[in-house]
Amino acid sequence: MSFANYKSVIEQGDTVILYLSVNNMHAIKVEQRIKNKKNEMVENVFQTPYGALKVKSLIGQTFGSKVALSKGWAYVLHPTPELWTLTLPHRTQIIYTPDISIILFQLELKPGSVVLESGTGSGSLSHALIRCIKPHGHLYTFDFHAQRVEVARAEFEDHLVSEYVTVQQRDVCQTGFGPDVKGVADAVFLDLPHPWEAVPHAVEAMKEKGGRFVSFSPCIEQVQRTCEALAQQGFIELQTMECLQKELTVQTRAMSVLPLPDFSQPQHQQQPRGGGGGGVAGGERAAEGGEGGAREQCRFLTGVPPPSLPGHTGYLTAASLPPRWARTLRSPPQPLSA
Ligand SMILES: C[S@@+](CC[C@H](N)C(=O)[O-])C[C@H]1O[C@@H](n2cnc3c(N)ncnc32)[C@H](O)[C@@H]1O
Repeated sequence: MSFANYKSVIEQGDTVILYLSVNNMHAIKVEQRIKNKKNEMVENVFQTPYGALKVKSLIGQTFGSKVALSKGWAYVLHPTPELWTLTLPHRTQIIYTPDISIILFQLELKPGSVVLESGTGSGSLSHALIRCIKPHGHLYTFDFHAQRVEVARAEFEDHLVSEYVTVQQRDVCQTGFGPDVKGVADAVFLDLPHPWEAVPHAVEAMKEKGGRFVSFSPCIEQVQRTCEALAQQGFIELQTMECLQKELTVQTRAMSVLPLPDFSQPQHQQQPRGGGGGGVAGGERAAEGGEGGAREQCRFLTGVPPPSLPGHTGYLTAASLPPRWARTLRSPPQPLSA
């Protein structure tokens, strides 16, 4: 099993997604025996609210098939970056698929792109970046936390994508992205507490022809400082956006409306239409007497947005670095005034 290519039949060593419901999925490594807390090798049995799964029973099953649990059943799915984001072991805060989709689009990635990322964190975004740029592109991902680097590297090997990614332990704010990646990047992505400190290093890492930059920050003050640094370094087309997911619930709503005048009649003969019974597109009408003329009760099926939109994850700031020759012609911009 590889996150880069699909296959049909589950084998020993694969990572699979056990799907119990849309809100209950688990990533499982298909190993017949695992170590218990006492460090003894025991049979690998995965417990779910619908009973136990003997993990070895997955070997030979087809991805997408229904598998038996001791008190129910589940589906066993091929992993994808989206499913991995929902099931991965968290070492840090992670970026989720709605933001990831904007990041990939704004970085203008395609197969063959070279992209730099920092920090690696839990590798949620990294898996999506790899799928985008493979088979001829490369992801260089940096984190200053040694253990996170080690775990991410092991996961990339496990998921058979390590040929597309280089993981390095490095403080990119203090020491930049390093000599190996000078002038190689088509795109740079930052998910750091102080992204503005890494902006000059991003310029060094980008190709002579320039490239795209995106930074993810939860606070607007971080965005302000990053935008100042981007402007000072010659970036253009700065744009900050927020991805808010809006779920519409489908409901039948009732509304009391004054009937529309009948415009087919000359003005002095116009009567409000009423009296009920006339159907409207997608709804029903019934007449209602009362002061100010007959009103109509109109029932219609509609998508209702939530009253408020919680779920701020972060701001995404995107910018373009022009080619080097164009940058030298520009006079340095003034810093943004407070
Ligand atoms: C929020 S996490 C990134 C999560 C990641 N985008 C994901 O989707 O899984 C931020 C990471 O940046 C790393 N970090 C913070 N400052 C850094 C720096 N100056 N250089 C390199 N890594 C840094 C942290 O160790 C942490 O792992």
